[in-house]
Amino acid sequence: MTADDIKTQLAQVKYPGFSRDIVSFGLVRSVAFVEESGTAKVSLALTTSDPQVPLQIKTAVEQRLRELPGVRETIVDLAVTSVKPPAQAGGSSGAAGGNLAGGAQLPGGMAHAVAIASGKGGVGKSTVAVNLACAAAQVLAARQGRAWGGQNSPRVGLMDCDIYGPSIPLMMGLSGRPEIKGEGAGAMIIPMAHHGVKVMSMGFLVDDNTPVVWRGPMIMKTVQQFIQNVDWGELDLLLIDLPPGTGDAQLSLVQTIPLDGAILVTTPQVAATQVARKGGLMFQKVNVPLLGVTENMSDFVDSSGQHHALFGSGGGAVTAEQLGTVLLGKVPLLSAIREGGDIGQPIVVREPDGEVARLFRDMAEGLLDGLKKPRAAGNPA
Ligand SMILES: Nc1ncnc2c1ncn2[C@@H]1O[C@H](COP(=O)(O)OP(=O)(O)OP(=O)(O)O)[C@@H](O)[C@H]1O
Repeated sequence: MTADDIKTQLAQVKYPGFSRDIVSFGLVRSVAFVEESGTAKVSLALTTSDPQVPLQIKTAVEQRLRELPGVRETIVDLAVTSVKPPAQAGGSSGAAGGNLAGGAQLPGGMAHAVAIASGKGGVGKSTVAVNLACAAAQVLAARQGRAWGGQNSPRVGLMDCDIYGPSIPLMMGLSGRPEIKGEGAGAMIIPMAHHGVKVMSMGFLVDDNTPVVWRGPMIMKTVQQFIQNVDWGELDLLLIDLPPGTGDAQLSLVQTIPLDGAILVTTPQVAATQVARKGGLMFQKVNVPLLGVTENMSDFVDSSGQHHALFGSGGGAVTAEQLGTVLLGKVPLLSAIREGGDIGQPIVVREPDGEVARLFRDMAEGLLDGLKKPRAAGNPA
């Protein structure tokens, strides 16, 4: 019996309500086997708002360990950080550094953290994230009487957690590797900055040849490190671009950072809205409020001014209604939006006086104003 045998057995234990196991979620801190006494020792750490979850995990772990030949005794040490559900915590985190979640903390100086998610891949989540980040930077600069962009220290951050296909660096016109400050355990990564936004992405750290299988189990650690080991400085807002999907990454994130909420991106067609709803329900399950839905690729306007609903219509509004949240905005399908992403000049930056830039600034204003208000009673989350 080796520690690896025990780990393999622990990989059979699923996190309650998820298809992912506790090992790949990064909950296992240490394992050991004492041969003389047949004792399997396991130490786990997790953050949750649900008191049932640690009990369920402990019972499942003990059961699995007892199945191993040679195990006569089990010692399961569980370190639990208890997080209050946001609805009970009352209100937004506020710029003073207070937090929604009692256990997990935003780094000092970071006021709000909001995830951008989608159920389905390719719906334009990253495109919405970069444009919303740039728009929020413009709005905040105007409100605070600062010049936008340039070398002013940005007050908006964008964290790319799409470890499978990080596209944010390209879309933000950034390349190369970020600088590291300090040494050893205290070393901090300095986020790169462009268009008035600080950016951190797995794309800065791995190259295209890094196998995806290696990246999978990294999500939890990546998210933790992107929060703890990146020198974000003073931020009014951190936007977090999640990988597409409806479960594991979101849970990892919630384990690590007290989100103020999540924005769901969907296209108008039924296939995308169904999956977006699943994503929405996922956040509700882990007590992360849904701040709204953004419908992307809503309408294609041709050169004669005619509107074409290429991907159907109304899906964003339906998704928002079914999840008890609001439709934040509808972004048209425009080649200028794709081009802006491809050349690292988001349309909000490239055409700041255009209609799309105004739309994103409206969304950013709504988001920033919403984050100031105490959370509404009866929020579905
Ligand atoms: N409104 C739009 N108009 C035109 N092109 C768009 C629009 N939104 C996104 N795109 C293009 O669609 C493609 C996919 O967009 P994006 O990478 O943002 O999607 P995603 O949901 O983040 O994808 P993934 O799930 O792979 O992370 C990109 O080429 C992007 O430029």
